Amino acid sequence: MSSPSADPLVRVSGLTKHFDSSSGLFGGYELSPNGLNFPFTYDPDVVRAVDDVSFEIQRGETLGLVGESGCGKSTLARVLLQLLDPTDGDIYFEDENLAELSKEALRKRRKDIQIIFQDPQSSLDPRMKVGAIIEEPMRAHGMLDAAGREERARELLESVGLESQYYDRHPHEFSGGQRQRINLARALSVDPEFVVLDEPTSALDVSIQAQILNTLQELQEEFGLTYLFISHDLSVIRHISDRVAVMYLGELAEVAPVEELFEDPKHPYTRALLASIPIPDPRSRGKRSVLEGDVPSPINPPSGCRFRTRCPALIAPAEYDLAEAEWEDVRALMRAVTRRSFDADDAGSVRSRFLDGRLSDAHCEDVVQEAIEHVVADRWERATELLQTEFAERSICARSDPPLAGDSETRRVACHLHTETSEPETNRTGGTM
Ligand SMILES: Nc1ncnc2c1ncn2[C@@H]1O[C@H](COP(=O)(O)OP(=O)(O)OP(=O)(O)O)[C@@H](O)[C@H]1O
Repeated sequence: MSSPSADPLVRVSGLTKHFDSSSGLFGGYELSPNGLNFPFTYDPDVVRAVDDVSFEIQRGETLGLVGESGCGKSTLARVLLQLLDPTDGDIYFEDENLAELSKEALRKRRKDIQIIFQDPQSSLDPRMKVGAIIEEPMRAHGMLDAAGREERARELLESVGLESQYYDRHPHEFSGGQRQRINLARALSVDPEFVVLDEPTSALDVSIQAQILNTLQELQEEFGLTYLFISHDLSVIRHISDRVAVMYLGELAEVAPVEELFEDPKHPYTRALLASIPIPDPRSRGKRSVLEGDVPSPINPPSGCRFRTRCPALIAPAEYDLAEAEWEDVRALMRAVTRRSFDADDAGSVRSRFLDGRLSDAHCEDVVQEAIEHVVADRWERATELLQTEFAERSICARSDPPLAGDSETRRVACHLHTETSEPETNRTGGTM
């Protein structure tokens, strides 16, 4: 791991990418309105894949980008690489705004920015020999003559941990890990400054993953590379990153130096992610959900803080006078009603299950009692709507989007628990999970 200098190579400002939801790839999300994500504040036809994201990557550092599937990591990478046009925002590379470059200048710049994808097979043409694959970007950029390209390709094969005589072989003769090494040699052939690694080890066996990560670190030292390392795997992110950006539903939730993030996570989403690091189990190979509840649709993201519908630390509405323990009980009731996770036989048993006596705030007490009556009468949706309207939607978390803010560029968090606001919040409970 290299020590970063305060010298940004990449600077992203207000980067936004929205898709028209009819454009094809959208799928797998709950589109129908439910109590968890109303009121809808956005045009329902727009997938807000990346929304107003700003960060810097220092020369020589590895910034890890982590978040659950579908949170916008790959879209962000593709926009950074100019494979997709941003809807809004700017990308500066060495202080040059990429959007303002001429076509020819951008073409030249492209060689400085390379990407490695998850599937090592997809970018290797099975009909081509390894040498030709590695030389292809050099040819496209008019680098060296044929003999020079061959010499460089053979050297690069050794740099990435392969043998120079593999030059004459075909990709199918190699394992997944070796193919990813060929991809690395190919990306490095044009001497890039910045490499985006999009889940580069996710398709590989755990033992191979560690070897590739070590090679990536050696290559970073040798070639002075800057990395954006994208992964949903927190242990990989911890191993490789200098700093980490945590993404949730198109936005950055937290940015911090790696050990600060793992030792002292500030955002409730980061805390939940860290709490759910799975213990490695070779028998379970499928994707597992890391947090309770579903990620809301990026078509209709929740108002305010996008994590608030799953947040265990939702802030109490300022107008209610509830003790911290009372608000915790209300939140637990609200979550359980929304998920219908209990049997509601009679009002008394529901009350004693969730509440420790009557609530001290008379209005809150009336609301909770009415919600319990709805639940007992099997009107779960009405109970959910009532609790959401009277509690969740009145929270500052629902009414205002917390900015990514902090003491320094390196340590920032987007959460009202950590933000000074102009609005008086008399009841900021829920700081712990
Ligand atoms: N071309 C597209 N058209 C419409 N929606 C898209 C398109 N590409 C991505 N999306 C949507 O944008 C959101 C972000 O997707 P993205 O692939 O960037 O997430 P991710 O964090 O990389 O997920 P994963 O780890 O599963 O690859 C998702 O809701 C996805 O369905």
